[in-house]
This record gives sequence, structure tokens and C-alpha cells, in this order.
Amino acid sequence: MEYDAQTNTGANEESLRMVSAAPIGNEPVSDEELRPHALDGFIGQPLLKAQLQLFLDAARKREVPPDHILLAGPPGLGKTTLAMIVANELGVPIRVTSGPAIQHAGDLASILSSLDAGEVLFIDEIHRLPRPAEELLYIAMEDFRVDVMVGKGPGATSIPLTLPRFTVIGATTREGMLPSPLRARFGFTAHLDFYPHEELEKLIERSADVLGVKLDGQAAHEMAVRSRGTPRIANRLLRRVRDWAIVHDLDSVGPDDVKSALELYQIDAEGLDRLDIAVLNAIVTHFNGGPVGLNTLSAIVGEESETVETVCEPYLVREGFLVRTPKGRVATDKAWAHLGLTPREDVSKLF
Ligand SMILES: Nc1ncnc2c1ncn2[C@@H]1O[C@H](COP(=O)(O)OP(=O)(O)OP(=O)(O)O)[C@@H](O)[C@H]1O
Ligand SMILES: [Mg+2]
Repeated sequence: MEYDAQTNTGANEESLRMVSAAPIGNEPVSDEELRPHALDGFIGQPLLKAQLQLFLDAARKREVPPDHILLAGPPGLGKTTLAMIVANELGVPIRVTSGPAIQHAGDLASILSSLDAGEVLFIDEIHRLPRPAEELLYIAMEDFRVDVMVGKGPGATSIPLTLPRFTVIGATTREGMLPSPLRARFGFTAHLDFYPHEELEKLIERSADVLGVKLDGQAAHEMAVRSRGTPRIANRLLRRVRDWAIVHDLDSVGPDDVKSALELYQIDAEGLDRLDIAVLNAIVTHFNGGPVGLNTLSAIVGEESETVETVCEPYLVREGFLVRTPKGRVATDKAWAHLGLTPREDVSKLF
């Protein structure tokens, strides 16, 4: 299987954070050891699993490759994992590429024309396909045909090539950016949601078995509540806890070990890290709870405003620490309480 490194570079600031949902460093490789290979081993998302199971069973019974599948959802929730599982369950090979890796329509044409019958073509970050490639893909997905250009300039001719039936699995973190003709060509769209704590606990227990880490009592729970609903983060926290256990010669890891290990990495009880806390602190101490504009806020915490907006805010908003108002960002009562402070009087009157 090829792995497209381009989708997982990201030496940006987000990727340096322990609680970033994007992969860090060599994680695409180490993600591999923790990936379940069958639908059974895929933790959580019960509705999605039932839908996918039915979809695959029907295709198997009809003895045809299944319709194209779109996997949509935030980073680190299991899109790549599900794509691999689908190919595995169908017992077919999977070809892996990504939107940014395909620079010209010709790149995609050559991949398509080399596919075997029934093969799965996984296109990660499909919302980043260049336009001409996207148009070529429409035809290939619908009519199983690709027009190959032969020659250059005025003498160039296009030769239609019939393709065997295959299945495209597209993954996207930005479903809204997919043009509707492309979206319409998928027979099934799976939306992945953030995982509840109980599911993350199960996931951490499974990963701990794979890594040979023995967890006691509430250890898995303590990691789950700090994982921001994201399996990739859960697995990363587990690896850091494993490091702690190795260095301290522990045979098994208890909840207090988890707390100490993750405190060292400045991840607090709600999964907030140094930057999240800095953002909340800035709003509360400099602006008495807000509202404050994004640029001012970012300047105070010393980060790019994009980092604050795309990395910190979604989680802070989702967890009710922060609200976005037309006048700027406002810290909620929960944020004040989390910082151990009492909210100013009139903050509730803003809403
Ligand atoms: N439901 C799950 N059960 C078990 N492990 C999971 C599950 N979902 C994700 N994981 C694990 O989390 C890690 C990240 O998952 P994956 O690479 O599939 O995410 P992704 O949605 O493709 O992220 P990205 O958008 O960044 O590509 C992998 O190690 C995978 O094994
Ligand atoms: Mg992925």
C-alpha cells in the first residue's frame, strides 16, 4: 500500500500540539499498528457501522463492487481506518492517493486506468482535488470511463477508455467544500462524529492491549476525558502514558499515573492544553470576559490567528468555554470556573 506523505506533513504549529487532531511526526506510521482491520474492531459510531455493514453485505450478495462511499468528519476520527476496513471486508486491494497529491487530471487518469476490477480507490482530502481532475472523476465514477489525451497541442486527441467497475472512497474534513455534482456521485455518505467518553475508554483499552500496557481502575477513563472526542488524540495520550510507565518501571498504570504524565505535557482535566488556557486567560484577565476580536486575542497569546481560530476555538466552543458573538469572543461562566475565577456580573446579560 502506498501512503501519501503529502497529506501528513504539516510541520505547522497545530501539528506540534499534543492535543492536535492532526498527526504529528511519524504518527501515520505508528497509527498503523493501532488501526483495527475489521468492522468489528472499529469502536463506537454504532449507527454508521450498521449502515456500512448493510451496504457491504448487500454488495457482497449482489456480487458487485459497492457504490462509492464518502467519509466526512473532523481529523482523527477514523476516516482512513474505515476506508482500509472496507477494502479488507471486501477482500480487495486498496489504492491510496489524495487531493493534493494529484496535480494534473492526467495523474488521476493514469491511476484510474490502472485499477483492477473491484479495487478500492481511496482519495483522501478529496475536497482538494484540482478542478480538471474533479471533472474527470465525475465521468469515471458514473460511467466507468476515462478520456485519455494522446499527444499535445492542436493534434491532441482523446481516446475513451472503459474502466472495470471499482469503488471510490473519498475522505474529507470539509464536506461543505465539495461541489455538489461530486457529492451526488457517492451512494453512501458516512458522517463521523466526535466520540463519547465511554467509547474512547473502550478504544484506549483496546489500544493498550495492542501496545502491551496494563491499565488499572479509572486509568482509561482519565485519558478518555482528556482526548477531545478524538481517537487519534486518545491513542497519542496513551503513548505518552506508556512512556511514563516505561521510565518509571511501572508494571501497570493507574489513574494517578495518567494524571501525572499528562500534567507534564500541560494537558488538564478537560483536555485543554497550554494554548487553550492562554486564550481563555487572555479573554478573562485582559478583557474581563470579552467580547474581544480574534486578532487582538491572537496577538496577546502570541499565536497566528488561524491557529487560534482553527485549532483552539472549535473545541472551546463545542465544550462551552467560549462563544463567538458578532462583537468578538466571550468567555462563558464555565471558562471562568475552569480558571478558578468568579465571572464578572454582567457577562450573562450579553446573551
Ligand atoms: N473507531 C475507531 N476504533 C479504533 N481505532 C480508531 C477508531 N477511529 C480511529 N481510530 C484510530 O485513530 C487513529 C486515527 O484515525 P484515522 O487515521 O483513521 O483518522 P482520519 O479520520 O483518517 O484522520 P485525518 O482526517 O487526519 O486523515 C488511527 O490510529 C486509528 O487506528
Ligand atoms: Mg486520514
